[in-house]
Amino acid sequence: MTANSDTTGTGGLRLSDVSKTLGDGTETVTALDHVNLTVSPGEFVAVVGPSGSGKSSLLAVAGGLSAPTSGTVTVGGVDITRLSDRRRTRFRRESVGFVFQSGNLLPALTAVDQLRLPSRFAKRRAARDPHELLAGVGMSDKARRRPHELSGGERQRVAIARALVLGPNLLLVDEPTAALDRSRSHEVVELLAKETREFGVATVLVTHDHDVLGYCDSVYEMVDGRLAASA
Ligand SMILES: Nc1ncnc2c1ncn2[C@@H]1O[C@H](COP(=O)(O)OP(=O)(O)OP(=O)(O)O)[C@@H](O)[C@H]1O
Repeated sequence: MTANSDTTGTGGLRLSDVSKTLGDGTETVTALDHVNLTVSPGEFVAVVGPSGSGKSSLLAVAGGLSAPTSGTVTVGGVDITRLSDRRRTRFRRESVGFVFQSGNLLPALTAVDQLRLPSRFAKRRAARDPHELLAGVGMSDKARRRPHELSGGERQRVAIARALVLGPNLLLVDEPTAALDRSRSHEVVELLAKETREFGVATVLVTHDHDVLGYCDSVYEMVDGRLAASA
């Protein structure tokens, strides 16, 4: 099914008839089963579903971390399934931001230095000023702190800012509130919604936390590798 109407033209994310089979040939699992999904720039989409239903596989394929077995994935108008591995890696670094459960910050770096890292890796100037971004996520007074000097919610704020520093088309977020209490969870997802709209990024949030779905424009459910609009 087509998950929602496409108003993107060239921007955002589009998965067309995407399937992904995992395994070694003798025992295979269909992690994604003919998935269609369009997320427009500035749209905030949530994906829920039971453990093992294919949510992480969806993020991996959408972000070019793994190739689909069939179907196409378009990010910002570029069909990433047609790129060579090298070009896809480069494209991913520049156009896709990832935020994971634990934030994945480097222990030795201050908050502001975490935000300087992506442009060093991509050998490109940051699209957005690290200090301004930190201010936008409410962290300007803690820019010189290292991860162990920050709370879980603050670490996630830094991780979100880092994912946005190169000005990505697509933001992929995997269980960002798993380690947070209820009020911190709300703050982090509200922040994701704000950044998504303000900077016109297409955002996909995978979550088990039904409490925060009200911040999202639409909610989809994954069951056995199939994606459907949630009732
Ligand atoms: N490398 C792999 N080889 C074989 N099967 C795999 C591999 N990785 C994942 N799977 C299987 O693919 C299916 C989808 O897994 P996936 O991690 O995408 O689910 P998920 O919805 O993200 O689960 P969770 O909520 O527990 O993180 C599961 O049946 C899983 O066991």
